[in-house]
Amino acid sequence: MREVTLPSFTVRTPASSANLGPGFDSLGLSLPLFTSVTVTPQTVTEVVPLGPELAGTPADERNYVYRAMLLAAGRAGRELPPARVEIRTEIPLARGLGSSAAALVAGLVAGNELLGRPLSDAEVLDLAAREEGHPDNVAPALLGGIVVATLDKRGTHHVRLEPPPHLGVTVLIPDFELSTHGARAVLPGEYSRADAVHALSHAALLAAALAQGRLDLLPHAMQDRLHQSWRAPLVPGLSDILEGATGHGALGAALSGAGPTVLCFHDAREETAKLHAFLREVMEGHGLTGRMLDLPIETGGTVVRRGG
Ligand SMILES: Nc1ncnc2c1ncn2[C@@H]1O[C@H](COP(=O)(O)OP(=O)(O)OP(=O)(O)O)[C@@H](O)[C@H]1O
Ligand SMILES: N[C@@H](CCO)C(=O)O
Repeated sequence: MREVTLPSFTVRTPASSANLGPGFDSLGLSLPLFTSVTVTPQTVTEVVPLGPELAGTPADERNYVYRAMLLAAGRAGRELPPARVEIRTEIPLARGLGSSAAALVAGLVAGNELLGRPLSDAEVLDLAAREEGHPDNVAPALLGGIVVATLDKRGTHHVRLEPPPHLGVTVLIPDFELSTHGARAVLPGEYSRADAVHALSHAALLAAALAQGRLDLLPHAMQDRLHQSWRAPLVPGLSDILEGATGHGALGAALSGAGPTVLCFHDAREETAKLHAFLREVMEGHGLTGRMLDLPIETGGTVVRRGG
C-alpha cells in the first residue's frame, strides 16, 4: 500500500486588545503580534510549544492550542487525525493582548483545516466566543481590524470595521502577568442604572466614532465605569495614564483587555516621543519595568498558509 503524505500548513493568528475603554466584552481590535501553529499530518500526535514565551505551557495534548483543535473536531463530530503540532508565539502571555484568544482561534482554525474545513467561519467564531465567554478578543483575532460583537444564546453577531486612516496604537506592556480570571474576579456583580447608561452610551459613541473616523471624539468616548477603576489597584500607574495620556499626545487611553498592558491611540503621522516619555515616567514612578511598542492596527485576521 502506498503511503500518502498530507501537506503541512500553518495558521497565523494576531494579538488583540479588548474593551478599548467602555466596550467591555464587546469591542476589540487586532494587533500585529502573532501566534503560529504549524500542523504536519503524521502517524502519531506530538504537541511542541517552541520559544521562551511558551516554556510553561504543556508539551502534550493538554496544551490549549491542541484542546482547541479537539474542540473543533468535537463540534464537527469527527476524530482528529494524528499530527505534529508546532506552536510559536510573539504575544506575551497574560498581559491583556489576547494570547489565550489567539491560541484558541489558531487551534480551532487548525483543527478545522486538518479535517477539511467542515465548520464555517461563523461556526468557528461562535465556538471561539462561547469557549472564551466573550467575543471581544476572538472576533478581531479571527477577522482582523476593529470588531464590535455580541454573544448571546442565539449566536455571535458582529460588525467588522476597517480602522480609520492614521489611527496608530502604542502599547505599554509591563513586565508582570495578570490572569484574566483574576482581573474579572475583582469586578462587581451589579451596576447602577446610571453606570449602565454611561457604559452603553459611551460604547455606542466609541463604535460610531471609530466607524466614521471621528478621532476627535475618542477622549470622551473612551470613558469607562464598568471595569477600569476596579482593576486599577492591580495595575500600578493605570489611573495616571488614563488621566494624563491625552495631555501627552494620545488620542485616548484604555486598559488593554484585562491588563496589565495599557493601550493609547495616537495619530500615526505624528511623533510618539512625548507619549513614550510620559508612559516611561509613570512606569518608573511606580517602580515598574516594561516595554513600549508603536503598532498599526492589523487588518489581515487569521490566515492559513499551505506548505508549512
Ligand atoms: N500559545 C499558547 N499556547 C498554550 N497556552 C497558551 C497560549 N497562549 C496563551 N495560553 C494560555 O492562556 C493563558 C493566558 O490567558 P489570559 O486570558 O489570562 O491572558 P491573555 O489572553 O494573554 O490576556 P487578555 O485575555 O486579557 O487579553 C496563559 O497563561 C496560558 O495558559
Ligand atoms: N473583556 C475581557 C477581555 C479579556 O479577556 C475582560 O476585560 O475581562
